[in-house]
Amino acid sequence: MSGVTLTQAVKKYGDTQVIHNVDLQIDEGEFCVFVGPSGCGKSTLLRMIAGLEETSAGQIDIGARDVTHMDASDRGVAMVFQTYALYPHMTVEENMGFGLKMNGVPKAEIKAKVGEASRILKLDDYLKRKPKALSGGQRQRVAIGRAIVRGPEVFLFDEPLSNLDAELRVDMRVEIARLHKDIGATMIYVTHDQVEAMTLADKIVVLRAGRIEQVGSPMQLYKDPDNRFVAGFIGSPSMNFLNGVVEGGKVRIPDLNRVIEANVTLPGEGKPVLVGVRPQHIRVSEQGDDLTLDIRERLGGVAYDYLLTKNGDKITVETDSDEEIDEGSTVTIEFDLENTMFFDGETEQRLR
Ligand SMILES: Nc1ncnc2c1ncn2[C@@H]1O[C@H](COP(=O)(O)OP(=O)(O)OP(=O)(O)O)[C@@H](O)[C@H]1O
Repeated sequence: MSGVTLTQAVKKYGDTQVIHNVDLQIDEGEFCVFVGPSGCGKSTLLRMIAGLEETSAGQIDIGARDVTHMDASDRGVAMVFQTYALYPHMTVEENMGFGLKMNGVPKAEIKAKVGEASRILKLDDYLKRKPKALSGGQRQRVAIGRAIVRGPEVFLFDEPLSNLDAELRVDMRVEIARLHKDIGATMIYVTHDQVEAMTLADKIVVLRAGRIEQVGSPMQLYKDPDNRFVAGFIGSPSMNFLNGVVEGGKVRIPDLNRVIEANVTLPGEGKPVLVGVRPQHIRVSEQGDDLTLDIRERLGGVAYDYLLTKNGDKITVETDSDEEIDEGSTVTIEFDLENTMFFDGETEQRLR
């Protein structure tokens, strides 16, 4: 088992640079998740570690080995893809053991390894079936099994759950968390689903346009984001951002017709700031008419109120389902300074 270290890793396609000097340390046994919007370079970075994409500059180490220019098959990694790519004419057992068979591993050893993977993944009842007789979730378990039997130092997952329906995704997410707990291997996992990132990761790497925005544990990123991008990306529903402007050492929020205190170092008079508040830290109040309660969604235990400012900007508020204010009412919001974050309106960096 080994950790993974990226040092100034760069990827270019011709003149287009898609990964910009990434430095990253993934510790041995860690579950590391790459998240970010479509096109930010998550898959490219994973494929560079796997050896499926050449690294244009910089270095990749797995454990103590520099693998930057090594073939994928020599790196000691196993990758699980979004599409399972199982051989249709082979049984589950044959699919899982095929890589070992090609490498000339003795039959008895293959059987033992497949048996162990099948036990971990609860596939014992399916070993003699062909892939077409399996559900999507079972097929993905076979694909994971195929990775396990190879005994890799590092598991790489590229959006492995995105072809599954919502309910199955939750089940498989729990399975993958359990697998990590059971075998304790280093795992790197790409997703654009921030709930998957929050629930699975020891360490989240937030990427944007080929650069790392922030690295930290899920709760570090949630509680202490460095910039507006991370603050808006981590947490569901997303943080609200109200436009503000510095006025006499405080922040004026035109949409709420209100000036609030700020316990941070603000930019100069007249400069823009963004006031960030999470949906669960806002209360809707009927003592004002700055906003309109547009729609309420009741999910059972919680409800979401979608408010509109006079400019048509949306503010999301988490409430309990018993709240009785009518849709269409004019309202305002209250929130506490201790649950408010401030961001520079120009650089979007967090103000502290
Ligand atoms: N062969 C290629 N030639 C040129 N550009 C490419 C090539 N492959 C990928 N890119 C670009 O590299 C960037 C990163 O792509 P990548 O697939 O890693 O993103 P991603 O974050 O995994 O996105 P998604 O979530 O949509 O899969 C994108 O802007 C993409 O257009």
